[in-house]
Amino acid sequence: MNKRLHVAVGVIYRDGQVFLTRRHQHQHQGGRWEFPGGKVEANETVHQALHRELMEEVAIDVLAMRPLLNISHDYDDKSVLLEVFIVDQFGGEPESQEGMEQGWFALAQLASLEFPEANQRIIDKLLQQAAY
Ligand SMILES: Nc1nc2c([nH]c(=O)n2[C@H]2C[C@H](O)[C@@H](COP(=O)(O)OP(=O)(O)OP(=O)(O)O)O2)c(=O)[nH]1
Ligand SMILES: [Mg+2]
Repeated sequence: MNKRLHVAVGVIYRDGQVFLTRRHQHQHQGGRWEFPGGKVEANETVHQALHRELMEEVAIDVLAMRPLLNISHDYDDKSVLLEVFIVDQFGGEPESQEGMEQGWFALAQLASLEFPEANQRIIDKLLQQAAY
């Protein structure tokens, strides 16, 4: 197995909704919905990576992030460590810079969308938190 990929993931949150993009077919886990984010590069922290990725992918300026959870997951073809943050303060309006399908979804809608397997724990945690 290759080295575990370290990935910074942002749950962009506003008024009970989260912003999602749909991975391009040719990508790993193609066609599935995702929380924007990407690989942490060798010379940066996970915070720097999230800030950079959300600017590159959806053109927002992250003003605050707080940790939600970390997920270590082994796909058949790849192993990932997702560090997931809630981003509820940001500048600008998210808009895919990579021509992906995108949208704001209420938490209750998430159960009906197709995500990468590793994401189930993110969804569970968001729903748990919303219950309080
Ligand atoms: N961004 C993101 N990646 C996820 C999620 N769930 C999940 O399993 N992944 C996996 C899929 C990929 O193998 C990896 C993230 O890769 P990525 O394709 O976003 O990385 P990147 O933005 O740096 O893209 P690139 O350099 O390959 O174009 O993490 C998720 O919710 N969001
Ligand atoms: Mg990405």
